Amino acid sequence: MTTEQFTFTVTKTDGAARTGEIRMPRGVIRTPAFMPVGTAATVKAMYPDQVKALGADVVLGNTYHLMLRPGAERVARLGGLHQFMNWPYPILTDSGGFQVMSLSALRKIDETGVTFQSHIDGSTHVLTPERSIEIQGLLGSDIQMQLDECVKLPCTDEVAEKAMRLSLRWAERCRVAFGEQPGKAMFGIVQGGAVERLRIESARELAALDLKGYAIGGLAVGEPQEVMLRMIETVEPHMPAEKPRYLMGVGTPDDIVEAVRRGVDMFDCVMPTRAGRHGQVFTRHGRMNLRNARFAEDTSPLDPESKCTASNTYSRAYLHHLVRSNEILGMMLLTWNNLAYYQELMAGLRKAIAEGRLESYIGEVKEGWAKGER
Ligand SMILES: CNc1nc2cc(C(=O)NN)ccc2[nH]1
Repeated sequence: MTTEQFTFTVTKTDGAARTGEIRMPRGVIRTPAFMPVGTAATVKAMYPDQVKALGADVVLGNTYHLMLRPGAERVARLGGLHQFMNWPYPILTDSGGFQVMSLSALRKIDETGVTFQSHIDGSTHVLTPERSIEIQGLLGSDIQMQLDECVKLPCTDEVAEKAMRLSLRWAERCRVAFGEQPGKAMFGIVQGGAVERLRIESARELAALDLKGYAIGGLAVGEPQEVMLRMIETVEPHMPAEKPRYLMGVGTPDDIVEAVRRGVDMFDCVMPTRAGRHGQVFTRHGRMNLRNARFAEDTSPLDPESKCTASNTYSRAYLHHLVRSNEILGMMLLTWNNLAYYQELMAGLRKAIAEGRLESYIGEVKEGWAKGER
């Protein structure tokens, strides 16, 4: 095992946008990358080899869910997450912090960590920076995220500042707890709400810790898109250009395109999978909700130009029927279509950047979405 087991190489740039490769023992992540969300050790309604076949190089696992059920120690006893869910490729796990704030009955947050009650059975749990890294290690995670405090927006500057500074102290504790794990990485998370000076301070303090990669957290939490984009523009110059940038929880195809333009390399979002389960589809011609009665006798496929069977074979009428009937196959086919489109978009972005024609590609995709949504 050489120490150089986790590398990131920027291969091409086009303005602030870049293509790159993260190389690690379990595989290569081509960036810009979209990570399908595999919350409870499954990308819902998908087979792992189907997810891989669409071009996903890495999936996300949620620490909060897995620590509660089946439990981190149990996953470790069963050989780790890769073996457990039959996904031998890279896995990024979040720290649990965001979901404690958004899902659990949060009991307390202090210097030590967060104390919360499980949304499943009400049992009390404590998540400290050290325990979060320990859990992610037990899961066998390849890219582990620091524990941080993610504030909801809008919030006062004071609230944002307090959470950002706590997150910086927790980043240091996570770095110590993570230690040296060749072939694995721990990413810091830039916080600071919608306050530019706080975002810059967070980015610069984290850069000094010389971590393997950096996330931009605390966005897509209710703020308008232009605020999110302004925060990305604010922090980007203060984030090491030679390290991956990961925008957490983002987003729609338009969010992703605008963030790639501004130098973001990695994304995760429940949008394509969750929306698919609720009848909403993403295509090159924009979004459609298959519950809508206008599709009841529409014999055309979702997208004949797509290579994905779910998109080019089944009629909208049939998909409408499945969705209205709440049939499992409806969730499967629409999830499949959505992830296929997201991965096709990422591949198109990577190709356009590599060929120095990102701006014209963005113009093309936006025109396609606009046409379809008329
Ligand atoms: C859907 N929006 C959204 N924002 C997120 C922010 C974080 C974060 O800051 N974690 N530390 C995680 C997941 C998110 N999902």
